[in-house]
Amino acid sequence: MNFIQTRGVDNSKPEKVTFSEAILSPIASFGGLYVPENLPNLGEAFLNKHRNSSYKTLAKDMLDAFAIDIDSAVIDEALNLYDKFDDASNPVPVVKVKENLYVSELYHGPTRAFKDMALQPFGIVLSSIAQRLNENYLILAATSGDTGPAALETFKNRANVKVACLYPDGGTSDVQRLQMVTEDAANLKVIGINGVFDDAQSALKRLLASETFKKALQEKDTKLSAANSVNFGRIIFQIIYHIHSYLELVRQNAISMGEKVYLNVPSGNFGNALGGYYAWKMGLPVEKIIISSNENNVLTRLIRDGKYDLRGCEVVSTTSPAMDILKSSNVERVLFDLFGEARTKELMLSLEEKNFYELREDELARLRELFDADYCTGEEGKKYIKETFEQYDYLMDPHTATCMKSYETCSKDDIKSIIYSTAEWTKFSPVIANALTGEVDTKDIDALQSIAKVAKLQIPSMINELFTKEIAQKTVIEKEAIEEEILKFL
Ligand SMILES: N[C@@H](CCOP(=O)(O)O)C(=O)O
Repeated sequence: MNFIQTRGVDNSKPEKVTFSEAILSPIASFGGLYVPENLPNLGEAFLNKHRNSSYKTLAKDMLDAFAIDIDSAVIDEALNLYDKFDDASNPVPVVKVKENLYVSELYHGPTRAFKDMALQPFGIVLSSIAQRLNENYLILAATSGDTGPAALETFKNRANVKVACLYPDGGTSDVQRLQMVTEDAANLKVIGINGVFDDAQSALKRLLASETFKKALQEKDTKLSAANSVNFGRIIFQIIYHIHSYLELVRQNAISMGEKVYLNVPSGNFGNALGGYYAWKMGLPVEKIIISSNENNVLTRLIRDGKYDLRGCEVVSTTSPAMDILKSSNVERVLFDLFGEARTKELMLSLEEKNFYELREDELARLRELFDADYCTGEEGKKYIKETFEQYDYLMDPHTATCMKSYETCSKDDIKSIIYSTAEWTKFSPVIANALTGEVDTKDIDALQSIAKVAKLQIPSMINELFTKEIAQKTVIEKEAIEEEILKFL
């Protein structure tokens, strides 16, 4: 399958590229993104075929349907990484919370967040292409807390690859920060910036599009790619778990095959929701995709009013910091799919130049045919964490908790909901301890212990170990110095 470009073609790139070309160089013409030329239509026959398949069998068949130019043995090696998740036979448990509400737990991998679902296999795929081509790659990652640890984990000590990971200093949870700054492999560089996630992501996009930067890298015999969801190599693995979660509901006799469900997705950069959108386009029976946000509710406003409006808008720090994002990368891929390249280019340029775009009434109606949205404040989120734990004995993190509000406001009772749980409770323990016991200003290690006691849970060893590991990555810089700092590392 070939990949085409969301903003049309500016002749600096070929009109269509292969999957490996799209993942090695993820920014397309005019600063756009790559998208599949056609999506495979899997339909109910595919769902029936995989009614009782393991996650890996389903994943292999879905990837085969994309006909990507990656060796089958590499794909197998990549998918085998799911064997290291908590339960090798089911890396993504789907848990019933109450009658019509199910949680798809995407956080059972090494860094305890959903990013492992895609970044674990993506690490193998990208580094094996780099080795095959005998090329060296610098992989940029911008993170608000989950992508960074998962990117560092997947690429650490891999041949032909170095990673520069940018995070907002003070803008992540303490566990997320420790997961990054305690990484000491020689091919990894973690850079804290004085700024917010959007600054880190803007720098990443600017560098990916900069010929000067690429030239400077060339002098160091290095090419440039990215680990974020701008890279379609991430998205392809984020489609699979939506299909798996649906099939889990069928296997649990919660729904019959063909019955529609809500996919309720905590959203920041929109990669997770886009995976659901593509799964729907490929034939998954979906009633609506519900986009859940925190106080940085730019996506709620887009889906309700058709306006992407960042004028006078500053990112606010919330209890769900991984979603403290205003410029959400993957909305662009949905715009392209619904309205085509010319309109996408127009809208995205308007956002870049005026911090604003507005959909026409007919366009908004099309968007709302499949999407709905709501946002949840930190206080509301804590109330949902407490209630869900006390009433249903189910513990959720603050990002997952944002879905509880939209579950109440956007879904009908007679249709089952799948909420996607993006992170384990261990990554945000002070907020959860506060929600459950009222304790305030608790250090992460103390909060972890008090939650473990109240909820009778074990703290996983990879989280416990963080508190005694040496801090190996101490760089914190102004955002203007990012390029220089990265070049120093190479
Ligand atoms: N919420 C993310 C931000 C980056 O998102 P990505 O899906 O584009 O990698 C994070 O936690 O880092």
